[in-house]
Amino acid sequence: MPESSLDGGGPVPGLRYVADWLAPEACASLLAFIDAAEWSTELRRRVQHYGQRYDYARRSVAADPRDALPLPAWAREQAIRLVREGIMDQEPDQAIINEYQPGQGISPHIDCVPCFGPVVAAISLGSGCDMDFTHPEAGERSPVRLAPGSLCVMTGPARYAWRHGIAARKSDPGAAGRVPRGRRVSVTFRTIIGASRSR
Ligand SMILES: O=C(O)CCC(=O)C(=O)O
Ligand SMILES: [Fe+2]
Repeated sequence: MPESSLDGGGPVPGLRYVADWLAPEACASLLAFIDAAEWSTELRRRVQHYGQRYDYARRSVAADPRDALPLPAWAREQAIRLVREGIMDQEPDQAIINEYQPGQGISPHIDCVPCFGPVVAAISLGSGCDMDFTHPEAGERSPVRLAPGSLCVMTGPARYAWRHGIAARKSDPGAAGRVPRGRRVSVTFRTIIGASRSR
């Protein structure tokens, strides 16, 4: 597995970045599977939920298992690989796919603590973007460039103390000027915590 510059001593403890988790051909193939499925337009950005649906209004996992779509085969394959490569201890049983057109983002947040387990892993497809990590108490801010094909893993403080978000803008700062964003699709894997299952 390709190792990352952010392992260990990076600015955000518990954040692990794996460049080239997927080769460009694999990214294209996943995007084709994703686009062949139905998108939900319940939010400003389009989303797909597999495994128990996350209810954004109630900030909880939807209790009715009839709402749950099974993880598609391509996602299960990634879920199994996350365990095989030691990223997650338990096979993730929930995936949320987010689509960001240039100018779209996601507000800074911490993923629901009582709903989801200690590791959240996100694959980036299509365009890259900067994800901003902010520490609510220390006021620190650390932008992390998420390249297409990369895997971003949040554990420990990166999962529970720092917020993560994506600014709603059309370009990100780069070494040689602004880097325009294209359409980005992320696939985030989580495990549902048992207690929230039965609610
Ligand atoms: O788009 C991403 O990489 C992250 C999405 C996210 O933070 C979430 O779905 O909770
Ligand atoms: Fe998140």
